[in-house]
Amino acid sequence: MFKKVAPYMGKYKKYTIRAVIMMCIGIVAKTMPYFFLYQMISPLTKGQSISLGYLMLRVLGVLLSEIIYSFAYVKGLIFSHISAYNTLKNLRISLQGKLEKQSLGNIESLGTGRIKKVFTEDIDMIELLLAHAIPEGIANISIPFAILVLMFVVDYRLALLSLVPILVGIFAMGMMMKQGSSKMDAYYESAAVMNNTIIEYVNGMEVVKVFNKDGDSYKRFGEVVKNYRDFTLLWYKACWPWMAMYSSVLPCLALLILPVGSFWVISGSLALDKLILVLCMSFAVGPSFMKAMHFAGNFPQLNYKIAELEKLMDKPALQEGSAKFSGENRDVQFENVRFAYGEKEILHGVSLELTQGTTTALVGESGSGKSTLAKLLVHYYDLSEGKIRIGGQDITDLSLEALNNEVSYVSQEQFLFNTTLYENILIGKPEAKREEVLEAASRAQCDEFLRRLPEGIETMAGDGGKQLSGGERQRISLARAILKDAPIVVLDEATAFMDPENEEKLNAALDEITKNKTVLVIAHRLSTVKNADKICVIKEGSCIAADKHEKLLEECPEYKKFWDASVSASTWKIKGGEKAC
Ligand SMILES: Nc1ncnc2c1ncn2[C@@H]1O[C@H](COP(=O)(O)OP(=O)(O)OP(=O)(O)O)[C@@H](O)[C@H]1O
Repeated sequence: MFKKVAPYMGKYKKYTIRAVIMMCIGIVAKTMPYFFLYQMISPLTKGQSISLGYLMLRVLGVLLSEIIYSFAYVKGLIFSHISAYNTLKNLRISLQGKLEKQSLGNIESLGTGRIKKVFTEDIDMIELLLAHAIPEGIANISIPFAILVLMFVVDYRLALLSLVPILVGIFAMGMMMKQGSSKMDAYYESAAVMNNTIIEYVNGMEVVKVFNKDGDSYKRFGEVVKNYRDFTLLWYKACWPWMAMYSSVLPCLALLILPVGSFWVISGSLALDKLILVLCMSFAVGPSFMKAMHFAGNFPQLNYKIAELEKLMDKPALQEGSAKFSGENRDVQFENVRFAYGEKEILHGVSLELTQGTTTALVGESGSGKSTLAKLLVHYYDLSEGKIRIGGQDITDLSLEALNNEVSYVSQEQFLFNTTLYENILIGKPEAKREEVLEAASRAQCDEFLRRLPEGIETMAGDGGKQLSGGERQRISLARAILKDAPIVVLDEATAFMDPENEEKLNAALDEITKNKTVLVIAHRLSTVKNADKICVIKEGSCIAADKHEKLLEECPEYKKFWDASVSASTWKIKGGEKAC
């Protein structure tokens, strides 16, 4: 377990070693009062008198031991926590790095709740390992073990008696771990499902409110919460009897020593002071073992959480090269592209060429695979087969940074971070000057609504950009893309939220940012489709035709059908609008 975490400790490993040393000093100091106690009682059992000075010295020893213990324990905790929290920080940063390099498919399959749980709860649990279980566990096992050896030196029979509760305690702990482990998978799975469902429920709150509480999401929420309760109780029920057993037996090492030892003293086979010494030792050993066992009881949970963490860490990363862009131009080639979400193949060998400086539109029925094809150009996923090249260079040879510099992707629902709108636009080009950001906002037609906001461009976007309307969010994300000014632009229904007036303005802005760029656009609007340099008709994951509008109208019945349907839909919309007026 420690081995798996150790690589993330870096230079803080030495703090853990210091913590162990401090904790050992602390435990030795903690056991000393029992020896002083023995030294005070032992002469009395032999009828010897003791001086006040002798007594005071032992009392002072007890006080000093307590002070040393407190100091060493606190110092040990400081060292162990420095090491633990720095390791947690390193773990979280590495995990973030790994996630960034994974395909969206991997991330989606895990679910937001599960990922959040690993980032927070699961990694937090490692604090228990590094800050407590290792330093305190080692100290609480090794020092009592040394005292046990001393007991054997004093009287092996009493030492053997004291071993009985220890062995029973270890057996009970082992059983608790075994029984607990068999229920733990179900418990953790239910916790992960509950996390995912809670996040889904909160994200879908609007729907829940509109459709009352009869919706599937609300019912599922109730079910997963109940499941979590049931699996937790099952787990605890399996553990409780064994927990009770070791908790009651372990601290009572004197359980057998006292009656049997007293009998041996009465029968003359054991000196009274030896019994007192071993009794004092047993008081020092029991609580320490108990503490060590408590940490050991958490090991199955820790193992599980580390395994969850590893599952995320070990997910295969996207195929990513380290090359900079060195293509001859910004032509894009999709060559026999096949792609599947899980087992289901969505794209069945799509080949398509986008020429530098031209606009290519993807059209096709909903679910035909247009967005998926666009996302592959930004390398959200790895292909199952085929190649995507920019200027002749395979995108998997490029570093993600190099690819990001080449391609801007504007989807229908672009995520806004809960920071200022200015910062949200700045993501497009972090080194941009303020004037550039303002200009990009202006070109994306944001001026008018920014003027209305109390703090203008410095207004907070809200959680996921919820402070803004859909159209406003979209314009901010367009400003981001304008600022980025990448030579290849992917627009996924980028103007779906626009009202007619703004749509016109925005089209002008889009024309400007797409000028001289290689553009791949997924748009249902007739104007975009009609004016595109090339239109690719996607049907059930295959490109069945790619040409100009007029040519396709003549030669591709599928396109004609699509076009006619779009025309009649827009005519219907206009008529509907007239009626409404
Ligand atoms: N993340 C995903 N996981 C699994 N299946 C997905 C995922 N995203 C899309 N799909 C499936 O892939 C198919 C193609 O989806 P895609 O979004 O590419 O279609 P589209 O042509 O862009 O549709 P639309 O025009 O409605 O946006 C659909 O059947 C969809 O259900």
